Amino acid sequence: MSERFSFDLHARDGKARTGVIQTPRGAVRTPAFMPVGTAATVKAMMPESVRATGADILLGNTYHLMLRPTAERIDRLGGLHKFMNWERPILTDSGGFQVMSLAGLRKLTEKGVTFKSHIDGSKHELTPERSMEIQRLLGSDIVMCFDECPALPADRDRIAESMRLSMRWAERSRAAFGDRPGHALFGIMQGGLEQDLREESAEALKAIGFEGYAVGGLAVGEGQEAMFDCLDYAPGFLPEDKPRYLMGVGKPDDIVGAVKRGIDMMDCVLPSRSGRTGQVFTRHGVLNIKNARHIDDPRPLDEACTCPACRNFSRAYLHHVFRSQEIISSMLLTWHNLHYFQEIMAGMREAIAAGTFAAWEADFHAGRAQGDI
Ligand SMILES: CNc1nc2cc3nc(NC)[nH]c3cc2c(=O)[nH]1
Repeated sequence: MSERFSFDLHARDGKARTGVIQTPRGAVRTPAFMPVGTAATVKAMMPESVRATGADILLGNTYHLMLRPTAERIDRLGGLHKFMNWERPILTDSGGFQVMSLAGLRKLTEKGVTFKSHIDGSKHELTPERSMEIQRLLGSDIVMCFDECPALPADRDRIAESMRLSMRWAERSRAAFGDRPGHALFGIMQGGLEQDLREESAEALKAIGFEGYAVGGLAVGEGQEAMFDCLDYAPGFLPEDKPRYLMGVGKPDDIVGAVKRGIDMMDCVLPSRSGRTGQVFTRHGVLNIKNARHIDDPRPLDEACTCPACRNFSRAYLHHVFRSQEIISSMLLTWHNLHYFQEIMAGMREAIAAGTFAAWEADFHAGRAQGDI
């Protein structure tokens, strides 16, 4: 265990990179996928099960935890790691994105955002300073700047104005974060789909200086093609020697395309949330277990998968427990999806290290082209 936060790049293959982020709570192998643990739990998963899927780090949500049970209560109980029994690294988001998508009655000013809780309607305020305090109370290892993520489509002036606000908030986040060895503060690049605004944002963030840099403002409805067009240039504006984190991504082919374009970290609710709705990701594509065609199928979800769902249960059984709304359905499908997402990450780390990423990517896409899985 290191006492400091550091990022070591081990290999590159084209723009793709593989390396390790060292933190006092453990190492994070990159490219890394972060399961989302919104309310201090990765839904339907025990912490040791999350680890068993291959996750080195998980994500916590400031918005949810500040409302319930509150950051102060988690701090009094020893911090988020102890509270949720996950002693490895945790990255917490800064709350702004979820305020804009979940809270009621929001007011945005230069100072920050005031809003009403979606839980009980109580009034709250988030500012860069308050977000840093909340994330410190939670004890997270990687803290995100407080930013504003504009909803797309938005006109260029709105995007520019929002990005420049986020850069002023990044300055305030840095100042409020203070000197915390072993902890990292990541800046968040904004600028929509405008290349010059993305470059202006990156320059502003580099002038402030962060331990890592996120590409924000994407996966907000722009579609994969527009996202990839932006990722063809945006990561390159960021420092080569620091982790690059693409927020909120994504489907398996989004993840592969992002790593191919120089992204090192990602998070997404997709594998866990879709597991609860019966959607299963496999190397041959996606299936939904609630479909009647699975009712008598004795095969596992994926013959080649080593997760508990695939080792011990048939599609027929998984169809049955999903239809019966049994709790084990969410447990098994979430575990399988998270396991598969981590398999993709492990495969890419190995391929980049071996210089065979192009072949790995071709095989990844070929495997998914099959029809009825
Ligand atoms: C915490 N700040 C912050 N979070 C985000 C979360 C996202 N989640 C998605 N798609 C699911 N896009 C995102 C963008 C941002 C973003 O620009 N900023």
